[in-house]
Amino acid sequence: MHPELILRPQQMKQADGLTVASGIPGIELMRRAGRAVAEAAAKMLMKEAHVVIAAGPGQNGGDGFVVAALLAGQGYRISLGLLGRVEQLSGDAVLAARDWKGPVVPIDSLAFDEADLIVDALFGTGLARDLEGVARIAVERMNASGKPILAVDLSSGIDGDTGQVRGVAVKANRTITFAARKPCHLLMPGRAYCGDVEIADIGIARETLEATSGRLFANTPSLWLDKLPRPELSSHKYDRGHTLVLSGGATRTGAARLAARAALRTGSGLVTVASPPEALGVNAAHLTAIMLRGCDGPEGLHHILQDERLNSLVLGPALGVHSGTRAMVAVAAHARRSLVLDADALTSFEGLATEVHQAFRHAPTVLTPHDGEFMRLFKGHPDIIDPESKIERAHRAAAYTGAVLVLKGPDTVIAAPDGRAAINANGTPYLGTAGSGDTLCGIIAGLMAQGLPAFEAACAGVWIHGEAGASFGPGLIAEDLAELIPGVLRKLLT
Ligand SMILES: NC(=O)C1=CN([C@@H]2O[C@H](COP(=O)(O)OP(=O)(O)OC[C@H]3O[C@@H](n4cnc5c(N)ncnc54)[C@H](O)[C@@H]3O)[C@@H](O)[C@H]2O)[C@@H](O)CC1
Ligand SMILES: [K+]
Repeated sequence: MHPELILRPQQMKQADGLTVASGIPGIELMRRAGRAVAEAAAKMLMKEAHVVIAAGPGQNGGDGFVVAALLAGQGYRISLGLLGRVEQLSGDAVLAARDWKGPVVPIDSLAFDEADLIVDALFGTGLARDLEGVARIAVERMNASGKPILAVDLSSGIDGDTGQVRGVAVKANRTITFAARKPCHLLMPGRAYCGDVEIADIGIARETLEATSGRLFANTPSLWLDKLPRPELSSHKYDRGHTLVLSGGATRTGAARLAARAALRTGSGLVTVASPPEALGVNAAHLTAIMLRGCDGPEGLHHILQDERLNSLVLGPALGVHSGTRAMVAVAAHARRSLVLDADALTSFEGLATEVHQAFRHAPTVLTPHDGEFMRLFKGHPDIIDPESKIERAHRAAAYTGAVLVLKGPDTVIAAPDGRAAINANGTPYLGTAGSGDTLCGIIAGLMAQGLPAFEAACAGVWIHGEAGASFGPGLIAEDLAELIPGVLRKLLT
């Protein structure tokens, strides 16, 4: 099973170029692209329906002309409006425009409210600036019409690389993209603007896509399923790792137990909560299968980690924002175990990112900040926090720290220091609930305890967490999540 490749706009352009160089003419690729869109449109339409096509000045507009000619040939009523003039078209769009025998009207004279379907072929991967003037008005009129919209390649106005809105963007119901999804189909808000996305094969070879993709993937099970632990008949709990979760003080113990239970449900053979002495009582009152040990600060942690069998750690949830937490992180990093750092373990380094520069390169480490934690941690590092692309931000942070970055959100990005990255899209807004992140830490640590490498554990963890949340829906609380993990694992493993 191939993992699903994602191509950034520049990479797609390169893949198109290589394909043309290999002997398939550009106009042939454009005709195939247009045919795929026309087929999708026909499935959405009654006979003799009215299709209004908004064509842009570049090759995305060229695709629009192909769609117009094909649908007209099938008896649909077509109105085609162009942004700019036919004489200004260039490249393959010139050839595509010649195939269209009907009238070309200025885009501002199109009656979008009279359409049964709007085809948005204004801009694709070549969008270079914010939409203004006539283009902006056209998009606003399309959106205001309330008619179904089918986008060619991506919603016009969305930046293909970052998924950000450039001024204004088409709210498409459906998008047909070519050869591979682009980041904007998974990153927010682009994902919401593109609607349901379908990938059409236009004959660009898998090898060409692999050679140009820069190892960016959609986070689907094909990326990590073969590495997911499957216990052997002869294996016992000691073969399945031992996760240690650090607990906060007496009134802040729940987060650690959520993480611990998730690690156990994910298959970690043993799980121990390491608790400050004053919180031992409250932790003991709530733990059964999970073990408990006293742990007094960084020295206590150092002492516990003399036991080599503790191979995976979770540090951060409810530990407190202070130098003691930083010292614990230093002890954990020094111990070279698999490590998941979240919440207070990250925020304790606010403005002190230089202290974690390359700190995690010696052992599998996963950092799981949401945007706020990310900004705090890398405050004063514009090279890391400023790029518009979430993928780029995660990449740079991973390269800087030597850890795998899980930059959380509705479009979580997972990036490894070696350049691999994945975008997750199976989450649900219901996961935005207290303790949800603690559970995610536990799942990732539980997978690393069983031997999954950090990047695969982070990707699998994020996906399993998303799937568990989506399977429950409304009313989800963090306590439910660990109990939903077995159902997700069962589907993956059987
Ligand atoms: N061989 C290829 O490269 C193929 C390309 N295809 C299509 O080609 C598209 C990419 O084509 P292009 O690179 O020409 O890019 P686009 O068609 O997305 O847009 C570029 C054009 O829009 C103008 N433009 C950019 N931003 C603007 C703004 N804010 N306001 C007004 N004008 C703006 C540019 O000056 C240029 O004329 C893809 O999205 C896809 O639809 C497909 O036909 C498949 C094959
Ligand atoms: K488009």
